[in-house]
Amino acid sequence: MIQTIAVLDFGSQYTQVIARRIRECQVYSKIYHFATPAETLRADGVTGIILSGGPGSVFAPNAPMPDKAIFELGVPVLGICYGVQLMGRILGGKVARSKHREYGLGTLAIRKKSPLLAGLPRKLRVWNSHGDRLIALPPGFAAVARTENSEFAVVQDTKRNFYGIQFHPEVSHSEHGMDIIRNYLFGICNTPKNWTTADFIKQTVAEIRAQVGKGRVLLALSGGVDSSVCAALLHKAIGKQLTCVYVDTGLMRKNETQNIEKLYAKHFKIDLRVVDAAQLFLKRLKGVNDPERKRKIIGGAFIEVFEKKVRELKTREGIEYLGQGTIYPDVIESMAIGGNPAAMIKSHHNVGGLPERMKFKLVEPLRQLFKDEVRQVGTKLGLPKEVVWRQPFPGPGLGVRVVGDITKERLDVLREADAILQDEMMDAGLYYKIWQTFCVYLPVKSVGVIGDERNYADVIALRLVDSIDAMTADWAKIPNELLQKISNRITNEVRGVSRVVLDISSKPPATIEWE
Ligand SMILES: Nc1ncnc2c1ncn2[C@@H]1O[C@H](COP(=O)(O)OP(=O)(O)OP(=O)(O)O)[C@@H](O)[C@H]1O
Ligand SMILES: O=c1[nH]c(=O)c2[nH+]cn([C@@H]3O[C@H](COP(=O)(O)O)[C@@H](O)[C@H]3O)c2[nH]1
Ligand SMILES: NC(=O)CC[C@H](N)C(=O)O
Ligand SMILES: [Mg+2]
Repeated sequence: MIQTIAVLDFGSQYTQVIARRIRECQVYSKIYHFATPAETLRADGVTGIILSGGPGSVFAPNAPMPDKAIFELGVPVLGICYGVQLMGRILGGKVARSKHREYGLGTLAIRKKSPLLAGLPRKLRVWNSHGDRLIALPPGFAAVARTENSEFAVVQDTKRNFYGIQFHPEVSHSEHGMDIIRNYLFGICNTPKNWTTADFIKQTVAEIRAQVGKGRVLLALSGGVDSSVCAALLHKAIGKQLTCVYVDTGLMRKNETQNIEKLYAKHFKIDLRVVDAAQLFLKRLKGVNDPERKRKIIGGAFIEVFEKKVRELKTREGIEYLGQGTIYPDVIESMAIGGNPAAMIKSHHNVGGLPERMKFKLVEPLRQLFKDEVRQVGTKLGLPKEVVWRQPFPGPGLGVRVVGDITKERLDVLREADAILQDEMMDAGLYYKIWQTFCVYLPVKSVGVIGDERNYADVIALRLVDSIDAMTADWAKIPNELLQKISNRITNEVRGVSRVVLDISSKPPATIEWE
């Protein structure tokens, strides 16, 4: 049995972030449903419990509640935001709606010694997101630190080892947030370091084997980071039971399909089938301008291609599992905000939608990980740098990078321009340092002059962005000489371009892709 930190999930948008912070400390953790019986946690070898935040209000009639017996297990409990409000209320304190909601950065003033805050400066900038707050502490508790709006920003009962934090130590904007989590894990729970990338691989391989047995898995492989790491993991687990399908949508970059075939032949002994579906995709997209419609059509065409491939393979080989390189941000991004589809910004397409229609069982070993963690796993599995550190490339590909009508001619122009950009980024040693660098085709005619001749043609925009998780981004600053060289090469070498412009918008308010 492996010693585990349990994170009880009350629905916070940061529950997964808490889990990853614990993994960063090389400690094993597991996310549990908020109402998991205390007995289950005991049986699982839980040595510390964290109660996550959540959108609910502790005094709402159907507020999510934990099994109260978790406070009698004798293991330390840390409540974060909704978690501390819950703990306060259950153990005999009082919570109320506060007049001043506290959102964003605040200053934490530490007033009392606490093992949770050991080694920290007396003042910290911390990130808040709450409307309710504790107004009276339960018996046995003391206030340790306050913020502008909350007397009880950090509270503790050191006898019983119960701790509560009103702000969010798990988000990167909270100063020393990692130190607080480290203090909890090692100073309070006395957890051993028992979780590394190698452990993740070992356990995941075992889980895949247990799930799949002698079955066969079909993996949608784009050659991108996520699906490649997924392929390597699956291959390690089930070897010949894995078949990978790469779809050439006609919306891929220059030489992408050939490069991926070559790369895979060289580095992997994986059964890879390439499907050329360019005709189908381009036919469906003909005359379509609206970005969301493009995305829907591309998603639909993916499903069609897979269904066909599965029918072909199934009769002979009996595929029953679908593998996907889904990672955690995919899960979040494709969720409509607050369950309201109108609040969705754009529909990110993965092969999603497939499983339901195709009655497949899903294998998604990377579902809980963030991109940088996926890259660590890939590195540990021995994948080459050009796979692990590739820039992300969206499923809809150049389809969302040609603004307006998508035609073969426009795609070809974009492919040439984009190849020049990537070439120059590689040459300058910047390709792996910047989150994404790509070209966008703008169907805007402008006048140029080449060899004394009028050149009335379209525009290419350069989109270069720095980001950590694609949720927010800023335009990347690269040397002017390099910009000049890229611009020069594109206007000189690519027919059908009269002008190159630079996109200097951050996200928000812009998004990374143009459509
Ligand atoms: N052309 C394609 N052929 C087959 N599967 C694809 C294709 N494009 C996308 N997919 C599937 O959709 C999933 C999501 O795509 P996404 O671009 O987010 O991930 P990725 O391509 O694996 O990695 P990266 O984020 O580095 O591009 C992939 O993991 C893969 O399973
Ligand atoms: O797999 C994907 N399917 C999609 O439909 C999709 N749309 C955008 N992206 C990528 O997601 C990140 C954020 O992009 P946006 O700021 O444009 O929403 C950026 O990294 C984008 O490249 C996608 N990835
Ligand atoms: N982030 C949270 O956990 C918020 C808790 C609770 N919903 C509040 O508004 O106070
Ligand atoms: Mg991709």
